Amino acid sequence: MIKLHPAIDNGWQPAKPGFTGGTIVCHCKGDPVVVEIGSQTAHNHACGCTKCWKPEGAIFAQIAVVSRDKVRVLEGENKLEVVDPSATIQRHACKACGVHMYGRIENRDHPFYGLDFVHTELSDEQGWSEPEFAAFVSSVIEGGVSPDKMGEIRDRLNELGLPPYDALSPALMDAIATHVARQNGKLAA
Ligand SMILES: N[C@@H](CCC(=O)N[C@@H](CSCO)C(=O)NCC(=O)O)C(=O)O
Ligand SMILES: [Zn+2]
Ligand SMILES: [Zn+2]
Repeated sequence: MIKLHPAIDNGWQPAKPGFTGGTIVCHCKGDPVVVEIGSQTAHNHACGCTKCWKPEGAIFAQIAVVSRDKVRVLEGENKLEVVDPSATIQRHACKACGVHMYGRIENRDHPFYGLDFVHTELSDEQGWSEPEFAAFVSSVIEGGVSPDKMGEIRDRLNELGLPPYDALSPALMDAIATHVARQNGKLAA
């Protein structure tokens, strides 16, 4: 069976009703970066893009969003740096271990402004929102996966209940397009 991501391959814990968040910790053995996520996350998904952080050997990342005002660095802020300042999502990574702790959108006009991207697999708490779909699936090829594996990958994602899309899910793509249409006057604001 093809392995996609360690927190996905063997199924996952259910989201807990009333879950209020927890902390995520980077991979450093000493003085790790610790970030508080002060609420439940949303839109958790597997992401095949080349920019999202993946654990060693994984083909996909697992990533969710949370309101940026719920994200607070508790320890190790001095170890964080932005991986690619030109990217839409500013991924704040630990300089020592390379783990991305949160991805922030600073462009106020962006449809997802106000949301941070986080990897809840970095938390010991159980009850985070469950993965719902797989995004940017074709992009795994850009990351080095052979194109002839794509059938097997999409079949496995479907089997796991994560519909594969080559961009974001239709609901999120519609939300982005609605935002753009309001900005360009095609839809009433
Ligand atoms: N083929 C490219 C796609 C990269 C991409 O557009 N990634 C998305 C999803 S990241 C989380 O879902 C995105 O919104 N990127 C914005 C950014 O990364 O700043 C590739 O694989 O590199
Ligand atoms: Zn680290
Ligand atoms: Zn991604």
